[in-house]
Amino acid sequence: MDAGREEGLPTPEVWSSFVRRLEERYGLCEVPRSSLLGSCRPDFLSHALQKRVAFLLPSAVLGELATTHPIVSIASDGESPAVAVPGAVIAAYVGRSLQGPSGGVHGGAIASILDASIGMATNPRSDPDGYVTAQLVVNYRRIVPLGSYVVAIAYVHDREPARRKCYGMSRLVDAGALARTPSIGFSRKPLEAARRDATRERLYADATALFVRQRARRSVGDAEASSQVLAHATQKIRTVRVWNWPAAL
Ligand SMILES: CCCCCCCC/C=C\CCCCCCCC(=O)SCCNC(=O)CCNC(=O)[C@H](O)C(C)(C)COP(=O)(O)OP(=O)(O)OC[C@H]1O[C@@H](n2cnc3c(N)ncnc32)[C@H](O)[C@@H]1OP(=O)(O)O
Repeated sequence: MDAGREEGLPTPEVWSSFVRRLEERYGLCEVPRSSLLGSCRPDFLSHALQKRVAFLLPSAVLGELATTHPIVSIASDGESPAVAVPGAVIAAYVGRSLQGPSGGVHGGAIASILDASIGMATNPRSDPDGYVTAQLVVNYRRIVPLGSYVVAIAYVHDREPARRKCYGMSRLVDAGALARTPSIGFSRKPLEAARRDATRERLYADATALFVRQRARRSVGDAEASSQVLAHATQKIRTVRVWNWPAAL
C-alpha cells in the first residue's frame, strides 16, 4: 500500500501547523530537511514514518550552526530560557504501517524514535564520528494506538567527556491534543505551559540511554570542522534536570 495514501494520514498543511505549535510550545526549531543536518544521513525515520516526522532542536544550536553553515535557517524562539529547552524533540505521526503484535504501534518503532531523539540531544549535529548508542532501556507504559501524533522529548542529564560518555533520557507522549488545538494561546510563556501541561500528557513510553563517543576520529579537514561545530553546539545545550520525570526512574 502506498504509505502516502494511508487513511487518516495528516495532510501536509495539518502536519506543518502541528510542527509550528510544537516549535512554539517547546522553544525549538525544526531542522530543515534540506539543511546540512538533514542531508548528512539517511532520513530513515522519515521513511519508516511515512514522511510525517519532524526533528526539532533548540534554536541556540541551530543558530550556532547557521553562523558556520548559512544553509540552516533560524527561527528565533524569543524569550524562552535556554535552560528549560529540551535537547531535542522528534514529532511523528505513527500510522498503520507500524502495527506491532499488540495491535498498537510496534515497540521497535517506539524504541527507534526514543533512541533518535536522545541521539539528537546528545549529538545535535549529525556526525558519523560522534556519539553512538551503547545502551538503550525502554519502558513501554501504554499501547500507542495506530494513527497517533506522538512527540519524544529528550534531555541530556549527564556528560562524562573524559570517559566519552553521555547519558540521556526521553519521554514519548501523546500529542493528539496539540495537533487538534486550533490556536496555541501560550505564546507568552510557552515553556511554562509545556511544563504545566506535561503533567496531563499521556505517557506512552520512556527511555534512558548511554551514548559513547566512538574512539576513531577522521583526520580529514571536513571532520575536524564538523567536530568543532559539534563542540560549539553542544556547549549551547545546558545539562538540565528533567521536570516531571517519572519517579520510577
Ligand atoms: C535521524 C534523522 C536525523 C535528521 C537530521 C536531524 C539532526 C540530527 C542530528 C543528529 C542525530 C543523531 C541521531 C542518532 C541516533 C541513533 C544512534 C544509533 O542508533 S547508533 C547505532 C547503534 N549503536 C551502535 O552501533 C554502537 C556499536 N558499539 C560501539 O561502537 C562500541 O561498542 C562503543 C563505541 C559504544 C563503545 O566501544 P569503545 O571500545 O569505543 O568504548 P569502551 O572503552 O568499551 O567504553 C567506553 C565507556 O563506555 C562504557 N560502555 C560501553 N558500552 C557500554 C554498554 N553497552 N553498557 C554500559 N556501558 C558501556 C564502558 O564501560 C566505558 O566506560 P568506563 O570508561 O569504563 O567508565
